[in-house]
Amino acid sequence: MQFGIIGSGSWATALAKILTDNNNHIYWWIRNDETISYLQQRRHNPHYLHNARFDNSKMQLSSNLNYIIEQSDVLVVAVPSAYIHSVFSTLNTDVFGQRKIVSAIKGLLPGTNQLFNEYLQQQFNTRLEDYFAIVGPCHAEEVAAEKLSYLTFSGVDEAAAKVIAGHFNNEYLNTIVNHDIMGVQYASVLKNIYALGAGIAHGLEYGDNFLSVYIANAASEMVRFVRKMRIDEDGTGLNYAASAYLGDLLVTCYSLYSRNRMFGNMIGKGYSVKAAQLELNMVAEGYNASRSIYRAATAMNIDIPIAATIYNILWEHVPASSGFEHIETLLV
Ligand SMILES: NC(=O)C1=CN([C@@H]2O[C@H](COP(=O)(O)OP(=O)(O)OC[C@H]3O[C@@H](n4cnc5c(N)ncnc54)[C@H](O)[C@@H]3O)[C@@H](O)[C@H]2O)C=CC1
Ligand SMILES: O=C(CO)COP(=O)(O)O
Repeated sequence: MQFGIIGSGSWATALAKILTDNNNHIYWWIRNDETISYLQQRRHNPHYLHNARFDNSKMQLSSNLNYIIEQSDVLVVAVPSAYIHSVFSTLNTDVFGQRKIVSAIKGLLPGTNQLFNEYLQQQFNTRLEDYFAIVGPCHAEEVAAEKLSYLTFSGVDEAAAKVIAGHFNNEYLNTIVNHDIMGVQYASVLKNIYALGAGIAHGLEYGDNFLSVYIANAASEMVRFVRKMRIDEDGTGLNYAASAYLGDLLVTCYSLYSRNRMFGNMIGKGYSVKAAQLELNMVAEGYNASRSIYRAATAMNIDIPIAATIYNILWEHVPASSGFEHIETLLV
């Protein structure tokens, strides 16, 4: 099975490390030729995860996306959702053929509010059976440090998900398989919004007691939304306390590595959205997601008052303190 990786941010770099540590040869699409030369000469990404070292014999790097796709049976896409359209829009509609596509994206495409599989189906006529998502509580920095982590590989074709997951499994990475492809992706999008809110609460100097109540309520709201967005069964048999759902919400709300939490913390401390974006200099998917999810929930009449309040703080100029005074009244 020949893997291609698309993207060169922190998550793409961590996934490239896992695959090459496991002796897979990878074809890796990196946008910038200077980054490619640096990685080839110095054997680490100049911008992210400096401690992740790479063996040149296990990878071929190129800024030619068509070439990387042609060489690969399985494409792992780890580009932030805001850049998906600019990266993929020039490709021919039949470029993916029957290749398997694994999304590592935890966001919705801004503008269309689509999950990546919906975008691929619309633009490239790909099949849901060939699509998988990597989800679960996993910060790239901890993968680079080889701290034990758990990733869930989700796909309607569970057998194929298992085969792909097998290439990632190793002594610091345990893999789990799941078939709830829409549910896990929406949970991954929502947890970023709630983590951004947890950061706001922290910036406003709420304490751990409040935070635990906030996260417990956010978890219920997340599950309510995910259940409504299902396309197949009602999800009754699914374990929403599993790591792909609750686990990822917890790590993103609590971890000091979380960019969403960092972004929210700055908002809580009084930074404007622009200032927080400049200061962070990395992607906090929860910002755009708050608007996309707010719109989707409004259109579908789904009540998600915590996420809606975070949207109001970020996009509608509601002061963070009044937004959280409102959230206080919602919690049980
Ligand atoms: N970092 C992490 O620990 C994890 C990230 N994810 C998800 O992975 C996805 C990728 O995020 P990260 O790697 O963390 O992002 P990052 O903030 O580490 O890197 C940003 C990436 O975007 C690229 N970029 C910047 N401007 C661009 C443009 N105009 N066109 C195309 N690319 C551009 C940069 O070159 C860089 O590769 C996100 O959806 C994120 O939610 C999922 C799990 C863990
Ligand atoms: O998805 C993640 C952890 O599972 C990464 O979260 P952040 O984007 O907030 O850093």
